[in-house]
Amino acid sequence: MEGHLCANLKTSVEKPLAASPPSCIALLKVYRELLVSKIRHTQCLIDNLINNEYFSTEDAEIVVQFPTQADKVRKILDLVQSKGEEVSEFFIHVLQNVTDAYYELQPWLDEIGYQPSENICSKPVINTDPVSRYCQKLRYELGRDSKFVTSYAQREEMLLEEIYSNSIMEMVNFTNESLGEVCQLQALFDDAVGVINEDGETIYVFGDAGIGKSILLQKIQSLWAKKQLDIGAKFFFHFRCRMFSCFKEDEAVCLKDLLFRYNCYPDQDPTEVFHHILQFPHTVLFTFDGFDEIYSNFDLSSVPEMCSPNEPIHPLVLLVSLLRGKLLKGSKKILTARTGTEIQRNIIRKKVLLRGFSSNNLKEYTAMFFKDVGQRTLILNQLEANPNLHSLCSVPLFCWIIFKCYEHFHSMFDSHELPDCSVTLTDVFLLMIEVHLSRSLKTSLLKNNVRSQAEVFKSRKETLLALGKIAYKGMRNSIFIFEQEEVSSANISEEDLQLGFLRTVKGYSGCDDQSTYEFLHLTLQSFFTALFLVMEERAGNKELLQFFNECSSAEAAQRTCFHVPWLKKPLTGEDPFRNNEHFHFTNLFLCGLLSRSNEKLFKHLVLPAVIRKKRKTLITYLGESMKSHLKGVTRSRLPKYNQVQVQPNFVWMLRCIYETQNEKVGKLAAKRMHANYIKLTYCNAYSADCSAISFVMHHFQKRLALDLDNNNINDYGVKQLLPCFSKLAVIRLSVNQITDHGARILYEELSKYQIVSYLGLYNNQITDIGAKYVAKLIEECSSLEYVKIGANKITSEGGKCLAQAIQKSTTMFEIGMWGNQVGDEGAKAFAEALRNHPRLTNVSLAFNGITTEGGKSIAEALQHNNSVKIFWLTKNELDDEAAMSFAEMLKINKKLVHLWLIQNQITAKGVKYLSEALKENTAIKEVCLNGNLISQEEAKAFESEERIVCF
Ligand SMILES: Nc1ncnc2c1ncn2[C@@H]1O[C@H](COP(=O)(O)OP(=O)(O)OP(=O)(O)O)[C@@H](O)[C@H]1O
Repeated sequence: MEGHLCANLKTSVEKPLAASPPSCIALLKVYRELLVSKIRHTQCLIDNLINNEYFSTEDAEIVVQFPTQADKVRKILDLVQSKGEEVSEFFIHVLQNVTDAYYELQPWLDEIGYQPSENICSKPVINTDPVSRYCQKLRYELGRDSKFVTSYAQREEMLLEEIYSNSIMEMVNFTNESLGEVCQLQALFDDAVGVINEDGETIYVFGDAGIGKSILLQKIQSLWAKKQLDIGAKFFFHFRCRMFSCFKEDEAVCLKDLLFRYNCYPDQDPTEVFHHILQFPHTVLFTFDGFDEIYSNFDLSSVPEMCSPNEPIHPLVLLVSLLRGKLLKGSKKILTARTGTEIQRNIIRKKVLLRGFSSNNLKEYTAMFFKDVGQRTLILNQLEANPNLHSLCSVPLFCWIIFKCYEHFHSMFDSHELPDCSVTLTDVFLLMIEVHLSRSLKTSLLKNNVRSQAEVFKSRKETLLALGKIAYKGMRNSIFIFEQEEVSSANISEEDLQLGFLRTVKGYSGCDDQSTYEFLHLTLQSFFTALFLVMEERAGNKELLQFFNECSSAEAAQRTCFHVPWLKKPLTGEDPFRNNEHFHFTNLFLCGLLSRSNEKLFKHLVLPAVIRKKRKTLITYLGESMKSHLKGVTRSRLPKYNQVQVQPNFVWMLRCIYETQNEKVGKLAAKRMHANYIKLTYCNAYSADCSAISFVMHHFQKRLALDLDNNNINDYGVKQLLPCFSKLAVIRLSVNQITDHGARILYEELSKYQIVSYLGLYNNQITDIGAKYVAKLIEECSSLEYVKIGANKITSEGGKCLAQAIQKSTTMFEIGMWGNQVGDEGAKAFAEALRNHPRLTNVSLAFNGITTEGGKSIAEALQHNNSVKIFWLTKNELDDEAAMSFAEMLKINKKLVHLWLIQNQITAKGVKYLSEALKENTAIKEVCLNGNLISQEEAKAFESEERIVCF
């Protein structure tokens, strides 16, 4: 049509006006039908024409009398043309400037090459288009909604801007291997990094409870609202996934209503706004928070995969269709869920893992939280002295609770310390409850500033029971949102609500006049559930253990059936969205509340005999379940070790054991392992879990190997391992978050006991400072044989220290340095260490920025070495000259078995030296040269020498 009309223009208008551009009146005439069909909005045009006094109010009234949009446009065109060239020009100028409304005409405007005159440019154009207005409203409302951190209860809202701190955020691949840290939120949307599936559209952010997934979305929302997120998103729709559980099975909603009713409603012309969204899906950003919180019996397999944007259907189908890109294809989507939630791979574009606060993040957060420098120093000192608390602080939610408690005790009792009994997560939650309760108490009850937790709890026993009851009922039925009626019928009064454990949420059920509530955080609902099970005397064994059973049955179900909850058909009656972390938390708190150390607290709340009985039941159950869990684990026999590889769920078992603080249970667990090599790799263990690990491991009598590779452990975690260092012969902490401070702790502890033979620190955050501690350990610890410290941040300085230490060591067998930056200086120091070394057998200096200069030193030193058998120099910058030195060395050295020179800059000339040298060396089995500057053709010359591997 446009092309056709353009052709018309060329024949009818262009010729006579070849020297000057066509008149605007002429353009409006020629393109009349195009304009009539593409202009959907007349109001904005009228507003602008009136505003510039081109139209009178009568003109406007005439236009609005016409019933159809097309007729309105025709009338405007008639009027505009009749008013002359200037008005016609201004009319086109408005079309060009209000792009949101007249986007369909933009190609036409480009085609006619419309350039407004200076006079017209000076005329103001206002945008009264419904789409633009809606965008403004969205920005305003989303900005307002994201301003405060909502979990700070009703009374104590804090500005997001004043409390949000960066945390560790990593792009990972499908197997959760790191693809690098995300330093700026904008990078989440940048296709240059981290895309693991081109066809997927969803950025999947995952992490543990309280790690900051929701607040991250809030931050993104806030940046978008302030126009500080430049990703081309005009629309932003935020959904909390738990709302999808609120819809009945037979409920149906169309996409338009889902977007507008549950976010922000357009004041004008919703149909047009929706039409725009459908036309430009790539301008829409969705955030879906907490996929793990959907609980529904809705059978997704009963609906077709395709669904129309206009057809009413169950909201869950809309959600899934959006995520799959079946609806609004091309829109940007961020989905969050807790670690372990199964998400169908093909919807995922990027995977982002939240790991909580690093030590520096924690410092930043502390500075934001405690504006007073003195108070800040006090809390940091206290955390330093209490590693249990410190390691809990790597989870932002727990950190916030701890800080809030500290703040309270500081203000109430002028105490500079948290009560020293705070060791476990249960203790921390108990403190939080105490803080909330005591805020509402008359000061007389606080007995002249003498703190009594028991008394505070006693005074609000009924409130605690009522909250516990509603939490428990919800937990049993997977309900996290409570209607006003349920709250009232549980005898929760207005005063109880003021305590801040429950907060109001926007009504999801459509009846906005009624308040709906949820617990401040899901973990708090878990806590109250456990508290109820302890306080309710009628709760028998079955009730007490029901959530343990839920966890074990879900585990069994997961193994056998649905790994992809919303694609594979679940077992009849199974909830396809099931996630059981909140049950795990309930069990953990149950163990903590029933621990002996809390006996005093509960003395006034429950009959002591009842508590004792419950404790006995729980401990017996833990013992039994440990036995059955350990039956199913993978065991292997290694030289000197019996290895057991536990499942990630075993970490929950350890956490529960720790929470009991019962040494007998810890000892029993150690005994039941029947192993001395404990492999806890890929278990998603975080620093605070090291307390639990130590709690069990310190019961081992003899030397122990502990493999904690690929977890989320930082320096505080290392500190938590203090009780077991005296037993550790093997300690593997590769692919974690350890920095120089952690390296220092390892040096101080391991050098005390002199039994460690293997230290694994590959892929951490260690710099030259930490390398010096590791070097000291190598030097001072005569048992040490293996050190893996590759993929850290070690340069020549650290490299030299390590090399010098190795030179002095007579026990070191292997040093792994892959992926540091020791360069030639470091290489030379290693060369010195190798000269006449009595024992060092495996050496990797791969990917260390070593050039020929460093390579030559190594080759020369190896002429005087009788111990090294395998040497990796892969991915460096060695050329033919270096190859020549290695060739010379191979004529003399008769011990080296494998030489890896993969991915260097050696040409056929260098290979020739090496192959010649091999004629005089029968010891070497392989010189690997793949990825050097050798062609297939050239490689043929060395075919007869099988030990030279070029491809
Ligand atoms: N980056 C951060 N900066 C400051 N505070 C944070 C940060 N991350 C989390 N918090 C604190 O922790 C609380 C819990 O965080 P959030 O609700 O985002 O966790 P979550 O990962 O969504 O948890 P869940 O999976 O249990 O819903 C927040 O309300 C806030 O107080």
